[in-house]
Amino acid sequence: MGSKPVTNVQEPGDLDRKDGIWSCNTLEKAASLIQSHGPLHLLNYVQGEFQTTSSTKPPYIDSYEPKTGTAYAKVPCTQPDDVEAAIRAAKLAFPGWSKTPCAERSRYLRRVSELIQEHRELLAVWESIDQGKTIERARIEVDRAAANFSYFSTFILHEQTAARMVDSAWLTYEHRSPAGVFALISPWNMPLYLLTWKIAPCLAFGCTAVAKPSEVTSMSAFLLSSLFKKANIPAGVINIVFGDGPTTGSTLVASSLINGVSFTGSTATGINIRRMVAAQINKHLSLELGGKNPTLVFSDAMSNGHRDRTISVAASAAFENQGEICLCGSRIYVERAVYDEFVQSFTDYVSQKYTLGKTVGAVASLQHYAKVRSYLQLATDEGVTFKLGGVPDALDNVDSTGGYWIAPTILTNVAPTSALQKDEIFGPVVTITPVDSEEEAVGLANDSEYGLAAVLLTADGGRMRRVGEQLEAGLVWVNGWLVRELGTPFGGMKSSGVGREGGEYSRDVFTVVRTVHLPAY
Ligand SMILES: NC(=O)C1=CN([C@@H]2O[C@H](COP(=O)(O)OP(=O)(O)OC[C@H]3O[C@@H](n4cnc5c(N)ncnc54)[C@H](O)[C@@H]3O)[C@@H](O)[C@H]2O)C=CC1
Ligand SMILES: O=C(O)/C=C/C=C(\O)C(=O)O
Repeated sequence: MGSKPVTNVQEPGDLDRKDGIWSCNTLEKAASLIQSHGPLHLLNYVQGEFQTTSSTKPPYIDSYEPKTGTAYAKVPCTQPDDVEAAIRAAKLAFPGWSKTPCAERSRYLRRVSELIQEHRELLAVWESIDQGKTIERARIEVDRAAANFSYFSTFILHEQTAARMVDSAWLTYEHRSPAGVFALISPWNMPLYLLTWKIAPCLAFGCTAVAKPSEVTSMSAFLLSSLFKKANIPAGVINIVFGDGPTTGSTLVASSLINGVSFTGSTATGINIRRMVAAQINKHLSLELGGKNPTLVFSDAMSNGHRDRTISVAASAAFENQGEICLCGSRIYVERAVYDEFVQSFTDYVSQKYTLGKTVGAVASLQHYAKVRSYLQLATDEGVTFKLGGVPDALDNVDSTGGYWIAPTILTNVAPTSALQKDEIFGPVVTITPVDSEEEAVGLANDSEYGLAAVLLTADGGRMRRVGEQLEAGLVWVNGWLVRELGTPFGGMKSSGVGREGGEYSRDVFTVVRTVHLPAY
């Protein structure tokens, strides 16, 4: 396979061409394009135009298709000079965009939402190719990306401000203005959804941005930039640069022209970013980081009428998107009275419902495959019981692997102190541990450096609140998982992050507030 660029990829704003990426609305067509053309070259989107990087020979990062192990795209590793040019473009666009009336900004966002919906299948196809997720999962996330834009397009039309009186002599009110230029940095597990979860509120509240998707999964951001162009978003309001963390991401974060950073990714990188901006005291910082989330199963949740839901919720929390969602429940604690029954029913259900290549995709990268595999090797070394799954083959040749496939894996007899119970594995791996009391369940659930999410499975109404309110997690679901209302605060406790996003919480991230005091005369 050669490496010549696909012609129309150099003109990605041209959505009408019949023979390029924009006509690939099935997995088969996309596979055939990759086969016939070789690696697709992505381009940055800066100042409303697609640009190659300024260096004559830009360094590229190979991007692999996880289901086949094929290097299928070349992602520019944007160098500091080009990152700074993108930041300047966003800075230049800020005065105009921040003063654009809400109704007009709302219309732009609404148009982007419509365009995402119009290209639903195509975006889902490339997201599935790029990330390894199933096409069904990709469709859900494309719909949710469209919803991010439609939600914030209407949110800004219904804003209210708080006003108070002081001794009948003074009227005070809160006045908000856009905070400036933002760095929006997203990870590789839900690429389009998580990037739009940042871009939509950022633009809605009048800020401009330079966004950087993960170098592992850049394709949907590239396609999205064409939709921004088609929606006529003014030049410079949203810029997308590609590249890695150390070169591209850190230049973006550290720039003194950047007024705020919204980041989703690992806790290690979140700590790094916090360090980088420590001296820039006014920089807004929103960090949504890792999780090692507990699922608690009580005996009453296994009674007739509840059992099926309990099993299916625990399973989707563990294995949706191959376990590559920061909210996944990867530690299950089960009341001892129903432990054997739960383990058996859960294992049967997962082995029937979660089939590799059908309902379970490939993990996102060779590097991530190696990481998840190392934990499964550790499980073997520790003498843990594999109820399902095993240690997959070691892969060392990226171009001849046939893909990064890890079967759903269920582990029992895992010590509470094991790294399997402590570390964010971020793959299709779950541990199940018996508990003897509600108190022990809560204690083990909270025995984690993370505090992002928790699932509580019970039929006891009193326990729902009693336990739910003790769990050290930013999001607690009772008898469900991943129910999302975009106005609710989203974010984690402990090492799972700083700040909350969603609705008015996103408004706090992207605006500055002043209190104005008016005399009564
Ligand atoms: N949402 C979550 O909870 C996620 C958790 N992870 C966890 O992190 C582990 C490592 O995955 P990575 O891809 O290495 O995550 P990462 O946190 O390094 O990458 C996330 C994003 O941050 C960028 N980045 C990395 N270093 C940066 C820096 N110094 N400055 C600015 N941006 C930077 C990356 O280019 C990417 O866009 C995974 O195995 C998983 O356990 C990874 C992705 C998402
Ligand atoms: O909002 C959701 O449904 C999912 C969010 C997931 C993340 O933030 C993540 O995996 O990082």
